[in-house]
Amino acid sequence: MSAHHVVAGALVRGPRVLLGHRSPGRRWYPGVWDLPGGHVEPGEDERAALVRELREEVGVRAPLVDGEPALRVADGEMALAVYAVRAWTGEPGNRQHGEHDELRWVTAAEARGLALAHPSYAELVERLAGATER
Ligand SMILES: Nc1nc2c([nH]c(=O)n2[C@H]2C[C@H](O)[C@@H](COP(=O)(O)OP(=O)(O)OP(=O)(O)O)O2)c(=O)[nH]1
Repeated sequence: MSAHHVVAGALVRGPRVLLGHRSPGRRWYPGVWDLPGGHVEPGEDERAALVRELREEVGVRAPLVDGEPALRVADGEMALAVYAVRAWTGEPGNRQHGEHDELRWVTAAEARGLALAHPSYAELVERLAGATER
């Protein structure tokens, strides 16, 4: 079990995915663009944690996401799972300004120009949303 079990969601809308800019005051990775998400609590199901984080951070209700993660990253002490989210209710908006100071819908090309929390996120946006860019 990793010390940090983290889950994040890639909300896909047409050719874009929703990224958040981590607020400058944050202890870890301030100022980079990440995906809404956070730590899985002890005993909590990974997908249930994702649904909770999406509600808390961006105010959407996602049906229990199923299927395999679109991306898993094991990085030292951290294990991160990213799920594609293509259906939700409510309009995504920034509900926790301490976490993100900006939310932005980005294409793969736009993601490539940003400081990302993980280098593979540009490829992830391309894979999940890029097909409709053409
Ligand atoms: N939320 C999130 N965290 C990420 C991503 N990529 C990545 O390396 N991380 C890392 C940064 C943090 O060290 C760790 C936990 O995320 P976090 O900073 O959002 O969690 P947190 O403890 O502030 O808050 P909580 O939401 O778990 O309560 O995961 C990502 O795309 N989204």
